Amino acid sequence: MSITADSPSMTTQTTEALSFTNVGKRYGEGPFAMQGFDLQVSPGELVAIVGASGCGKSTVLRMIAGFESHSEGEITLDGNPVSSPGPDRGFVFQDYGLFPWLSVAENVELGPKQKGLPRAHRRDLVEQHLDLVGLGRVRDKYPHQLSGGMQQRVAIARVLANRPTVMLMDEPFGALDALTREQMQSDLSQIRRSVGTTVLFVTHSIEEAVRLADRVVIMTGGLSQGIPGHIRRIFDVTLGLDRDPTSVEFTDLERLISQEVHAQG
Ligand SMILES: Nc1ncnc2c1ncn2[C@@H]1O[C@H](COP(=O)(O)OP(=O)(O)OP(=O)(O)O)[C@@H](O)[C@H]1O
Repeated sequence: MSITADSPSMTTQTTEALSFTNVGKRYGEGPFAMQGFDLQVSPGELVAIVGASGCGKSTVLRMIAGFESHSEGEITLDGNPVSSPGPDRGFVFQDYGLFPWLSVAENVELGPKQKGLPRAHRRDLVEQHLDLVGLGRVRDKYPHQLSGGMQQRVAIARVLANRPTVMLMDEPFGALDALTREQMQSDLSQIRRSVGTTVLFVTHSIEEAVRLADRVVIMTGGLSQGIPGHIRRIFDVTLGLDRDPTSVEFTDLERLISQEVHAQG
């Protein structure tokens, strides 16, 4: 385990997939909900964002998704400024966001269809990505016929079939029971090893962040505290691929992050 510099601006990456430079957001004419957000994410990296409710974690994801505009600063994806939604960003929501009237395969096919890809290519993408999440056998079922964990796997397959530059995940496993959540964490790690997608992942669970992330960003502040949400500290997680949540290294890092999350100021 090692800890990076306190100041995120000291983290230097040259070929970032995703970059936030001094980004701030005001909703309407109100005060800044978050400000001074600097973060560079390398291709293939999984960065988790943790922090108290209201510090602006979802706002960060929604701005990179293009669902919300940023009020100041710059956000780039593969070097290009972000201003509106696009297929190069895939969003995985806590409540899955599948279309209930479409079958599993049709949900996954949606993005490639919107891109105008030929039918045979679309079919390949659907099969490939349903296999990736272990759901080939339920391709003709509908979302309501699946468990929560299976629906979230379909949502991940749907995003990845679009070959996004970055997958944005907002509390993706927050609605799942503890066992399923653990299984999904392990599946996500496997999927990342297979496809190497860049991921920005918001979670309330510090344990989940330490299990999954290459780096953990701690945000603090927020409108309810009278100061804009901002990055407090960034931790590198160098625990290897197979992480044991009961190991001393794991629990030490979890405790350090928890102290930072709960620290005042
Ligand atoms: N559409 C909106 N209009 C006005 N204020 C908003 C809007 N969306 C979010 N906010 C405010 O911006 C701040 C940051 O919200 P955000 O949802 O990003 O926080 P969060 O850290 O993700 O919180 P949580 O952990 O509870 O999901 C909050 O004070 C919230 O009330």
